[in-house]
Amino acid sequence: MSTDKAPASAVKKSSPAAQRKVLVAVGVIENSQGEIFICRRGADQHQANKWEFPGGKVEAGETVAQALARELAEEIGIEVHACQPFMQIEHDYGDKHVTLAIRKVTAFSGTPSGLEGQPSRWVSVSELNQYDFPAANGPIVDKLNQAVSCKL
Ligand SMILES: Nc1nc2c([nH]c(=O)n2[C@H]2C[C@H](O)[C@@H](COP(=O)(O)OP(=O)(O)OP(=O)(O)O)O2)c(=O)[nH]1
Ligand SMILES: [Mg+2]
Repeated sequence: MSTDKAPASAVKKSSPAAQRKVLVAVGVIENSQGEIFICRRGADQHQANKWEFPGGKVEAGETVAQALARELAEEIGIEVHACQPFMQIEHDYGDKHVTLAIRKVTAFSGTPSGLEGQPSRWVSVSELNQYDFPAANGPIVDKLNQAVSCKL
């Protein structure tokens, strides 16, 4: 879908400012019990050892949905069949400016697990606050909690 296409400015690698900027496809994956799948970042990665919603950088020429499907296949071994926009977050870490394009994964096959050796687990939405996520993730956790508190 053309509206889902990565803006060229977010993936262009020409200037130092552009090199610092990354567009990231992030997946919020929910199971039938309403739990969310999270992973722990590696010690050698940016935002080392923080917990995250799985995903990764959008490569040139990819849509966010394509990048999400590729990253979730590589990192946790699931096949994404459908996703929908959840929210978008801009955050500047100083060394890196990230645009998180967050998608709710609404249909998938396979059983997620940390294929790159990363710790991973299903957690209830109310438990997410106990995990150390990157600073950019605060609004994601808040929005998930708001959605749960609206359920009757
Ligand atoms: N995947 C993911 N990345 C996040 C989250 N929150 C957050 O600030 N980030 C940041 C950390 C990184 O700077 C960037 C994602 O990069 P990444 O390391 O996952 O990218 P990638 O999977 O393509 O990995 P690589 O090619 O660099 O090895 O976005 C999140 O919840 N999930
Ligand atoms: Mg990643």
